[in-house]
Amino acid sequence: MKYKVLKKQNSSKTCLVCGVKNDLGLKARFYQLENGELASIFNSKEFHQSYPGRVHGGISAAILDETIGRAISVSDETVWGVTGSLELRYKKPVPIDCDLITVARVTRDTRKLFEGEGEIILPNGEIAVTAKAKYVKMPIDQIADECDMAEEWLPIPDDEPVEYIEIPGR
Ligand SMILES: CCCCC/C=C\C/C=C\C/C=C\C/C=C\CCCC(=O)SCCNC(=O)CCNC(=O)[C@H](O)C(C)(C)COP(=O)(O)OP(=O)(O)OC[C@H]1O[C@@H](n2cnc3c(N)ncnc32)[C@H](O)[C@@H]1OP(=O)(O)O
Repeated sequence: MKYKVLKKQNSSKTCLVCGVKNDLGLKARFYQLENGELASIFNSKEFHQSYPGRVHGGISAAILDETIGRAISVSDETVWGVTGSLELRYKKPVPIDCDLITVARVTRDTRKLFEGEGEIILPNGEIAVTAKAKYVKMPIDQIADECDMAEEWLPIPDDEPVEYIEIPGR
């Protein structure tokens, strides 16, 4: 099924998952969808692998962590959090050299915490990895003090903006 993109989220300068200047990172992009979910897209490279041809489980954990952690911004972009816990289930190998879609949503939101879930979906629609995570809310200046938001948190326009995202298997 195809979903309309309502908003592309900012990216950071150096983050392992979204950093635009981190050449060893995933360079993932994040898109808020019409159904309230957040989707991320990244291309898995050979240097993300564990066993030959297979994305490292820690990389899958990283993309799920950030996609679930950012899903809170769909409803309130002033909320930031740090990961308290992350539980994963690796169901299928995740291939390298592949455009991978991760989709996430918030399942619980309280004054102090939020929880969410997400999955990495393979191009053939199979769900490769699922995750559930819990975040403790914290003001951004407590998470990253002495950090210049204007330098670290950037809108990244595309030459060809993504208007729709097809989620395989739906
Ligand atoms: C300035 C520009 C910046 C630009 C951004 C740049 C880059 C970022 C890129 C993207 C950002 C966007 C979104 C990203 C979202 C996620 C991505 C990854 C995030 C991370 O990669 S982040 C690194 C890993 N992460 C940590 O570095 C945390 C280290 N740790 C701590 O900082 C403390 O440990 C803390 C604060 C977690 C708890 O502190 P504490 O213990 O004092 O908290 P407290 O007692 O007040 O508990 C309050 C309530 O949280 C519950 N609770 C506590 N701990 C829990 C746990 N571990 N699991 C589950 N629940 C927990 C309690 O049970 C209680 O709940 P209740 O009240 O219901 O009992």
